[in-house]
Amino acid sequence: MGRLAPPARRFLAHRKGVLARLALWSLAESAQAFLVGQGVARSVDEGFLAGDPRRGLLWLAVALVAVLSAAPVVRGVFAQLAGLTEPLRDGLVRRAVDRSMARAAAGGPGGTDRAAVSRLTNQVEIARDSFAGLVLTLRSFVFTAVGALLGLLSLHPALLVVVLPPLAAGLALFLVTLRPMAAAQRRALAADEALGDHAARSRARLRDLTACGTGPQEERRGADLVADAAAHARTLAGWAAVRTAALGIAGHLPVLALLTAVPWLRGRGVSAGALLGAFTYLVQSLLPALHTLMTALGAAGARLLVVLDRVLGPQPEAAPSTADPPQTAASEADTAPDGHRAPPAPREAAPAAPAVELRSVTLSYGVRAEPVLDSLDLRVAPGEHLAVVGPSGIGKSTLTRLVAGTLAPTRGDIRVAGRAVAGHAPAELAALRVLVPQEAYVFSGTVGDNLAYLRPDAARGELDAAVAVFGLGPLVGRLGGLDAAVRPAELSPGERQLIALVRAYLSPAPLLLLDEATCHLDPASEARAEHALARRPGTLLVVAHRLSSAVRADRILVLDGVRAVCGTHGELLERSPLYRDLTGHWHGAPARRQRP
Ligand SMILES: Nc1ncnc2c1ncn2[C@@H]1O[C@H](COP(=O)(O)OP(=O)(O)OP(=O)(O)O)[C@@H](O)[C@H]1O
Repeated sequence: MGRLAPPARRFLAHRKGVLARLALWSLAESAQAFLVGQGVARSVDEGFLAGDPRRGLLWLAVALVAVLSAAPVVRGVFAQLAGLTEPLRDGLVRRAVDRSMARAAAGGPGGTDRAAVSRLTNQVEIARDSFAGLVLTLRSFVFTAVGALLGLLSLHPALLVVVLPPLAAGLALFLVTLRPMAAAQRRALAADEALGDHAARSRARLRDLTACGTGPQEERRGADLVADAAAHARTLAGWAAVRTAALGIAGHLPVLALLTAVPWLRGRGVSAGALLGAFTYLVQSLLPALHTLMTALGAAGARLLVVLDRVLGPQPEAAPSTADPPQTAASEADTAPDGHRAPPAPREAAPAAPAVELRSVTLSYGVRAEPVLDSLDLRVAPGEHLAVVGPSGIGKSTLTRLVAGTLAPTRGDIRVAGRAVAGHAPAELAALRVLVPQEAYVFSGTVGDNLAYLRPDAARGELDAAVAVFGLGPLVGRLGGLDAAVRPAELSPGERQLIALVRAYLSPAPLLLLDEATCHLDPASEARAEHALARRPGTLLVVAHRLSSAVRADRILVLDGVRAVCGTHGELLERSPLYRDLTGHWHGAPARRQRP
């Protein structure tokens, strides 16, 4: 509100001529309001009750002319109104275009400002219509009220004593509700937008949600947003009820007070004509103007404030999303030994916090089911490369989903970069980690879109470098380059996995979780991909399906039923019979993917 006052003053200061002409037309409205009551009062007192019906009819004719003159007065007002509303609209459009251009020039996320379309069309129109409605009603109320109150005063001052207190009380109550109601309206609008935004983003990410199993979480988040929007709508409805009460007090109590006070007024010498004139002022002029004012100020006024705040206020932050995670700048230190620039250094929450920390984590899929993981403790240091191995069905994927935050533990605490993963929105989780599942997905779009999906602002050079690091050049060449369209069905499972791995490599998330994400690659491609991912700044947790993949890691976690052992390859060969069994099995396994 305070932010809008200076531009509003400047806007009005430049339009003094229009304001003066509007005031003149409005004075005619005052005169009209004044004459209606006077005509009725005098027709009774000086005409019909005084035995002079002709004079009575004459005064009634005056009142009638005053009522009929409303049409040309309103026409004159509307003609002047355009002098205020159209410049307002032009100014808002100019402002919205300037800001959108500035945002595009600055290379904002996604390159285009989709909200600008809404600001240009819908919101500016709302602002213009609300402003027009407000000027009309506010001005009409002020001038009509002045005319009617002067009329009451001229009929008898005692009339004001009866009418003014309920009128002022209702008006005061109404004014008190304005500020909280505007705030409630703003919060309700924001909650609505958050819900709409969530729905749109969920729709766009259906594939991700299905691939990563985050559907239930997304659903819970949606339910929270619905509850939030409903709560704000209820608050708004509460204020609307208070406003209705204010309208009742100001709109109906004066009539009631006048009726009740008739004996008292008669005792003070108020004539029957003056009483009828007073009722005419209330019913014909004052109360309709008041009703319109309250309705308009309460709805259009709050809407206008919110919309103006959006168009003129500070540039809104781009909403975070999975495809739009926080970005960090690349530095010289990110250049890999092979000369390729590694993706930007991921953001770590705190240098001392472990990259992954599990404290007594237990997970059972059913209430009476045996736990898949039982009181598991694990700490993975920032930058560490951990392999997870174990027999099929032992809980390796379950572990990655728990760390990714797409599955909630039955008991225990899971932290990534020092932050508890429970209860975070998908967009927040996406900024912390990337989970690459076994079945990589590629969407219909260009090759470049697929690679840069988790980092839309990746420069072309960075995409080329990543393609080279993963040996994806021949595939990209075959598909027709980064700008060529991909038909996912025409790619082999291995090619799809390579695309998903480059996508994860480019992501700025500090933690990569690979759940057998290289199972369709040949050993050489897998080694190349894992080397690239391990060189990338950040932490790597790989569910390994080959001995070579496990040996490449700094440490290996062996899941064995509800027990788990962690150590280096050499340590585990000594300590873990299961690990020895697995390595023996892997040694004898063919090159293509086998279950460990
Ligand atoms: N959504 C689920 N509902 C119920 N049980 C599940 C669910 N997901 C996994 N399980 C069960 O939990 C156990 C661990 O499964 P998980 O997929 O984590 O094992 P894994 O070690 O990754 O297996 P694999 O190597 O075969 O992929 C298995 O018995 C599996 O059947």
